[in-house]
Amino acid sequence: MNIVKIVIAGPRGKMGSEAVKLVQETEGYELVAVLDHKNDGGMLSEFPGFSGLDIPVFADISACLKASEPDVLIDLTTPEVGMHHTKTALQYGVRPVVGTTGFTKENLKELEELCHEKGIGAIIAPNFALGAVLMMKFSQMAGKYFNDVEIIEMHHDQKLDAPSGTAVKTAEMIAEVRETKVQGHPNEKETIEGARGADYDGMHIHSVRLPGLIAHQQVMFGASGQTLTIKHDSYNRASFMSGVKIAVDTVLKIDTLVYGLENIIE
Ligand SMILES: NC(=O)C1=CN([C@@H]2O[C@H](COP(=O)(O)OP(=O)(O)OC[C@H]3O[C@@H](n4cnc5c(N)ncnc54)[C@H](OP(=O)(O)O)[C@@H]3O)[C@@H](O)[C@H]2O)C=CC1
Ligand SMILES: O=C(O)C1=N[C@H](C(=O)O)C[C@H](O)C1
Repeated sequence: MNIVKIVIAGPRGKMGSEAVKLVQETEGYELVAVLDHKNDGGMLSEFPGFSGLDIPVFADISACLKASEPDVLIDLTTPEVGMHHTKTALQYGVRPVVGTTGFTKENLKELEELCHEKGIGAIIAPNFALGAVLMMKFSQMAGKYFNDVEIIEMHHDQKLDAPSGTAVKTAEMIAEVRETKVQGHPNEKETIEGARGADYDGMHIHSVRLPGLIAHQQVMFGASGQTLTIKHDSYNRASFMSGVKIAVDTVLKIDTLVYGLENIIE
């Protein structure tokens, strides 16, 4: 069996630490290094929760990739850093699997071109939970028949980006099939700024942030005399890991940028 050598960026984070577990527990995967902006040198085992993991820690991505020569970089950090990591990985011939959200359309275009130039694949998945991917696909199906849509995404209060990557992706997928419509009353006025949420092609996106939440989204469709609500909840970060595994296995076989897990699951 060919061993897949993996580097994880953001290993102490909520998602990164779950990904460390996934890689450690998966036959055929080897965690060869981790990338941690606050620590350089030493071993992952020196941090709480990672006892026994003698995996080298690097602060600098180039030094990390040169020393560990991975096949795949899993990035679970922040948007600016994630973009830098993804570009650097591609430049070193390492295939990125990116869960970090907040990438712009321009970022995606640039990465698509870099994948083409280097002839290797990358996967950027705003949501790795298979239920969430289905929620997005079902919402796209519904968007063909209902053009009044409100997306309500709800997350823990430590989340940096709003709207969530999942909400943006959902709106993009619905927009591919939905007849454009400016929703609500043509003369509606916000008496408190932001009351109607963010506007994507006339659809509204509302971001809720509360302690106690993990990752949740409702997509509500309305038409005369009826509503349809499509809802997904992640109750822990383990819910994302089967999708991370699918992405790692798939990125080894592709030579383009894939944005969204819905493009690679059957
Ligand atoms: N695609 C998906 O299915 C999912 C995606 N996400 C996304 O993943 C990302 C991480 O989320 P989450 O784990 O909850 O966030 P956390 O804040 O828990 O983790 C982020 C980690 O990145 C580290 N980090 C920050 N800057 C750097 C850097 N320059 N170099 C290396 N590491 C860095 C942080 O370290 P420190 O705290 O020390 O600064 C922290 O350990 C977010 O963008 C989130 O939206 C989250 C869940 C699911
Ligand atoms: O930050 C999170 O937690 C999550 N981020 C992703 C997003 O922005 O959609 C995926 C999931 O919703 C959890």
